[in-house]
Amino acid sequence: MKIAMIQVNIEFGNPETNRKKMVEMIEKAAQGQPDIIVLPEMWNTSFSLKNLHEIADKSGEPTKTIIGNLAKKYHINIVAGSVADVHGDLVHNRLYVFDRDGNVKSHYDKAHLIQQAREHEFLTAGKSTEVFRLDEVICGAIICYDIRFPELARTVALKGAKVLFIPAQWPETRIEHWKALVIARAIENQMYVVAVNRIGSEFKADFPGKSLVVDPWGKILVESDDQEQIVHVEIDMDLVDRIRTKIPCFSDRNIEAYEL
Ligand SMILES: NC(=O)CCC(=O)C(=O)O
Repeated sequence: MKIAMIQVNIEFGNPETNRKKMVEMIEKAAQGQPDIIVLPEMWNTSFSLKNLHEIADKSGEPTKTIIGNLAKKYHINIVAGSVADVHGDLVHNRLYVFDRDGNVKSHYDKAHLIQQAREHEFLTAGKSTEVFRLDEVICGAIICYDIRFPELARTVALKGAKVLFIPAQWPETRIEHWKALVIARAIENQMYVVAVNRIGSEFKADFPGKSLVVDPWGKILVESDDQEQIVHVEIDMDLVDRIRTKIPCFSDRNIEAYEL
């Protein structure tokens, strides 16, 4: 399975510019003929929270049309990172997944909002996870801060996922956590983790990229630097079953011991 991660800067509160850029990057990534293209978190508006309701997508548009058409045109699955997306009165940090025919295969709303950054005042948290099949491989997705809550990735793994996608906007100041958490989620769930960060700066935060893919043994297969780029990597899906057989963590779980 060939994966292409799109690591870009995101312009604060400027969805038009961000969409143009993302279309260009997806067209470029498609030239490498990946099976799946993955985008970062909140790539349409970034965290322009105060006017999010006005500038966000409306019920998934225009993301559904623009990204769906690209998925269909290039016949590539796209895990479309996440976008600010209004549904009625509520704004979600929502991830859409498109299949090779351009259909929305799944969506996921970020479940953990950073209260310290007042995300919960402007966004509504999701309440569930979904797994989805891309070319017959069961996959799941969580978003950025969600990675700090191991229960969520474990839930996705218990639903059968072998690949976990994590679009993010993770700052330089905590980049050690990013790398350690991505590796930890991969090892403990014996799954591939595909983690896509942004670059650039916003207010006082710098975003260093460092997008990475970690295999189910915890080995880093690829790690980017802090430049705009498309990161290509190929993953061997058989490795998940080999590792789950070698160290059968899932069948050795002792659920009684986890009760509070
Ligand atoms: N956008 C995010 O969720 C950032 C998460 C983060 O910076 C952290 O958990 O630390």
